[in-house]
Amino acid sequence: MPKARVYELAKELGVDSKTVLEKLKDMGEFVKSASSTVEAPVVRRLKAAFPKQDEHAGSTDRAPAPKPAPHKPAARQEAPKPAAPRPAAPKPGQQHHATSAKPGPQRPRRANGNEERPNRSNNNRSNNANAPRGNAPKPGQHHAPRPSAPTPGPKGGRANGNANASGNASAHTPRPGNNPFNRKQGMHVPTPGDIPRPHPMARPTVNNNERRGGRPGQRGGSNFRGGRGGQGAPKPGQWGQHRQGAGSGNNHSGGSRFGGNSGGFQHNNGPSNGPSRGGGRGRGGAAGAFGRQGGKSSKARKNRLAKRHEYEEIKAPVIGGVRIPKGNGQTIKLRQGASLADLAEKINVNPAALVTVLFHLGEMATATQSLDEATFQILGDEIGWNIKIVSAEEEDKELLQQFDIDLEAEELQEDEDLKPRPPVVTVMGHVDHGKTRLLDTIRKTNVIDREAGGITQRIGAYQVTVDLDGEDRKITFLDTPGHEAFTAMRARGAEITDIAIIIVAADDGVMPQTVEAINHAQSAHVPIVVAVNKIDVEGANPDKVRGQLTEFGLVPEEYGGDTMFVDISAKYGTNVDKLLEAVLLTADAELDLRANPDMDARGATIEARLDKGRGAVATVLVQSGTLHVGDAIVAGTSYGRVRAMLDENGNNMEAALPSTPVQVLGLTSVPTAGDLFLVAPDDRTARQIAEKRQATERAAQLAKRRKVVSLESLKEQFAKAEIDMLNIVIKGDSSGSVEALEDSLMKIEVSDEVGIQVIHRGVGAITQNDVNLASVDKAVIIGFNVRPNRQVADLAEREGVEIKYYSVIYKAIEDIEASLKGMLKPEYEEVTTSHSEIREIFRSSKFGNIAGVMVLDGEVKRGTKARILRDGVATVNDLEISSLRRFKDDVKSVTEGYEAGINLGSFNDIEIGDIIETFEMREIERK
Ligand SMILES: Nc1nc2c(ncn2[C@@H]2O[C@H](COP(=O)(O)OP(=O)(O)OP(=O)(O)O)[C@@H](O)[C@H]2O)c(=O)[nH]1
Repeated sequence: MPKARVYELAKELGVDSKTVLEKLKDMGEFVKSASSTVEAPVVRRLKAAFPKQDEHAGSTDRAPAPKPAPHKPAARQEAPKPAAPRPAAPKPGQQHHATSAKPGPQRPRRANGNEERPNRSNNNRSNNANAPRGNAPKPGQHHAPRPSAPTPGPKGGRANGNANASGNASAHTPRPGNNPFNRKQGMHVPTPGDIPRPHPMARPTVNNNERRGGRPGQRGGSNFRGGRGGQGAPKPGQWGQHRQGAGSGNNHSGGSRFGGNSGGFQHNNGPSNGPSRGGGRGRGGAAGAFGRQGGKSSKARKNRLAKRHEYEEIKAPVIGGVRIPKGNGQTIKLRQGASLADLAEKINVNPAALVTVLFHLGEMATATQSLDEATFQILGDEIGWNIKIVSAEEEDKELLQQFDIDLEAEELQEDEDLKPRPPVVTVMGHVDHGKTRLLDTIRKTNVIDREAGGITQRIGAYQVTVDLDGEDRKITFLDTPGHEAFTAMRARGAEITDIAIIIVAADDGVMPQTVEAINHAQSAHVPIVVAVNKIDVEGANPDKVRGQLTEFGLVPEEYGGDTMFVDISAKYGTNVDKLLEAVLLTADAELDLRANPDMDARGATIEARLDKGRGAVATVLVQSGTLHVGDAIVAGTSYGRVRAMLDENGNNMEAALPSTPVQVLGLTSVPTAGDLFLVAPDDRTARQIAEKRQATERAAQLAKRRKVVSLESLKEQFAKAEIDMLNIVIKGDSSGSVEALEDSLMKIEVSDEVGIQVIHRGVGAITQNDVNLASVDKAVIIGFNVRPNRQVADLAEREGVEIKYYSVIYKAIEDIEASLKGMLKPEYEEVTTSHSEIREIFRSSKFGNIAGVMVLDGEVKRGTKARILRDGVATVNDLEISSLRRFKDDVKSVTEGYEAGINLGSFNDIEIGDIIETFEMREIERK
């Protein structure tokens, strides 16, 4: 099958290549240019993402097949097998095949072109995990022959690709006509077998099917399919018959055939397999697909299929007016930001049906809207699936596994590879108890001792050397004191602190933040050393501190506990050396601080900022392995190559061992503090990991932004729509300033009617993306010590996006607060402008009643609002002075003391003695 090229697809979809490339990027696919080729499964997903064209696409898409029109028949034809009563049978077989192919030792991934990467990765995965694949057989299925999946030869698999169609799968011969990826066409037809079909691309499927992958080299699609087919087989409720057929066909072909010939064969004829059955049949079927001579008359088969389909439809429960095949409680994993369309694809139902069901459950969402886990769970309960949203960490682990990086496996290092590493220490404690002073003292002492004359710079962490029993030992200090930083790091998954120094001022004792700090350290299971500070101050009472801390489980050694307390004066450096010793002793006693320095470095980002001259500068802490200049690294969504490394004294380093903090130059963007970093095998892998993460992050952000509106809360939501939101994009020169600014902005409270929403924040110059985002979401961009370049500034002007620049946080806050006030809807108050007494009533056939009045006070103006007061009671309120006359002349206004003729439009119910009160609504200034 020729692979489609991006520009061809674009043409087909009626959009330009750029749009397609962007879409592909969003889908996590790496496609270089418009002339790059795209794998079939990706094509399918892409088309799904451009709904309109779908139909056509389907047909054009190498589908000589029967076209959409007669869906069902088409489907049937393609997938004759399924017809077989035992749908289960065939599938499994196929799956195996697929499997078999996979096991292949080779790293398919490498072999393939880029575009295929995703598939590949999956495949890979699958490779690694043949076994798992076995699991694949989801719920309903019978996977029979699993084991048989003989074909080992990966190559074979790959080689065959489609060619081999013949395999057992023959039935589903992968010929283009039967293209399984065309599922659009036959989609409506329910098929028993394939419920949990894995996403054609790499996506993981139900129950860890992730493993299932296709093989890299080969048509990813087919492979999958196969897998899928296998799985879902037996499920009755299922829709989409073709699926089955198709998938299997392909699969096999690729997988089994060559690779393990014997195996492959076996399959085919082989008794063992379901496939076998499928095989025989299948063959016929395949043939049928080409010519029509299959086994039984295709008419009969069609009939059966149609009946079965009908039966399944009838059997499927009706929810909210649509029939949805029920799951059996199987688990489906969706990634964060997934939509109903993603779920629909996995369980093989029409997304529109899911929209209806959800609506029936009281939630409104479009098919492509990202939903949160709770919504999916409610929906899953209703339709019989256990839907799990994969956490960001899990997802990231899976992502890394696609690139052959298994962090969990790395943790299980051989004992002999592990070498001691210095402890990493964080200083925490109450405000003003001396955290900063202590860190400064320790650093200075060390600099004076070891690097006389050296200029230290704050890079977020530093190392000191301590002489313990004649041995030089190092300690790494994180230079951002306070438990906020500690927790922020932990929140991002960076558990980097080995020991916490809790500092308590002896003249102040235990304070609220001391307790918080202790709690944080204890909940992270980090051993504590207590520094009782300011012992030089008069009134200092270190014993009191000891007593207080016993309440928190920190019992001093001298009282028989196991916590080391050291009385210090950070100001004068008293006993600071003892404190350092205590840290080392505690580490030795309680921790096994060892790491393997002979591997690719892994660690966490401690601080990062944009430097005008040097670009992104990140301080990272190596936790295991050794970081070298020239390494390709990824930190969160940033990647690059280590161009240079500097220590806290500005010295160049070539290599950084475990527990060493080091400033890294060479990242292409600024990571966020707490982002884990790792060394990738090569630049390309680093970039791809980062790009995949970016795509995931975008999806997650979108998910957050688009909240589902539930029917119950609809009214509330509408009401809320009256709340004006000031959308803000914050860009700053360091992650610290961006966070600080965001925090401060979020604290601004002007009124219940207006609010602030930070829709994007980041470190670095203001980019085109920022402007685009701001333009779509009508946001204001705040540049904190950063500016856009000319083009971006021009774009902002063209798009009418306001960019405000600040270098002082409070200025930004003042301005935003003022803008918020400006956003408040104007408040009005009623101001009475005049009273006129009706003294006479003139009746005019043309104008109705005209009141002859005397203006008692104020000024009557034409066009103003009026009401009638009768005996002091307002009878009618919403009148208007429609005409005003002085004698015969129309006038604009008449003032107090004059007579006038007033006509109140169609209102004629006036009496002599009534008072006409006029009033205006005036805007009140907000304070
Ligand atoms: N006399 C005396 N003063 C100290 C000592 N340690 C710190 N100080 C003083 O206490 C004040 C607060 O110290 P910092 O180091 O800023 O305290 P901190 O805990 O970092 O405070 P925050 O950063 O606000 O949380 C400063 O004026 C220090 O000079 C000490 O051992 N003795």
